[in-house]
Amino acid sequence: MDLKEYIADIPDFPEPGVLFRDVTPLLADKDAYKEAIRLLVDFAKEKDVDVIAGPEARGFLFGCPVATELNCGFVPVRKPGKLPRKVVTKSYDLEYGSNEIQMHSDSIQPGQNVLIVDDLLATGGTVQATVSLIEQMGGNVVGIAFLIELEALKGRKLLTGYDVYSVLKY
Ligand SMILES: O=P(O)(O)OC[C@H]1O[C@H](OP(=O)(O)OP(=O)(O)O)[C@H](O)[C@@H]1O
Ligand SMILES: Nc1ncnc2[nH]cnc12
Repeated sequence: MDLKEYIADIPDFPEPGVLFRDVTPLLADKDAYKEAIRLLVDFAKEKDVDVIAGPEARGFLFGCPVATELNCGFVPVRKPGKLPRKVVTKSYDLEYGSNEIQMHSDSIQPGQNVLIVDDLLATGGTVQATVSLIEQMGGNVVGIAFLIELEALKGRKLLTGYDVYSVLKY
């Protein structure tokens, strides 16, 4: 099955010059969604994963099903002001704008093996910030998996030394 048929291309969203890769048609199709999760799980099951971390919001849509398939937990990486307890915070740049992400400061235990799952790798800023928070808490990043990689934006360059997998490359 060609999963690219389930990604909608939206020019100039959310701002002029950005070609937005919309995963909502894939999520809406039970077979395409299942196949996407199966491919992410195939990568993940080769790792000794204790917990999956996924950035808000679209990272939840792919990270949580992979976590239940792997029989491990899920830790949310959230936009500022959403988590109720003590947090660790990191700033990062996006293809459009900049932001901060937060994790609960006790969400990763020292020595835990963490797999990061997100829908899309663009500049790499979100995932680089996520790696930084996980390592600050003493976690080992054993892999990073995306549904989509936008190769022209060279996000992989920020992730040198990590095992990075993407299902679909553009
Ligand atoms: O590689 P980068 O340049 O960091 O970009 C990729 C990130 O951008 C998008 O999230 P966004 O912050 O738009 O949030 P959303 O999932 O809540 O829509 C996407 O889901 C990735 O997390
Ligand atoms: N081009 C893009 N399409 C969808 N999500 C994105 N996040 C960052 N860049 C994106």
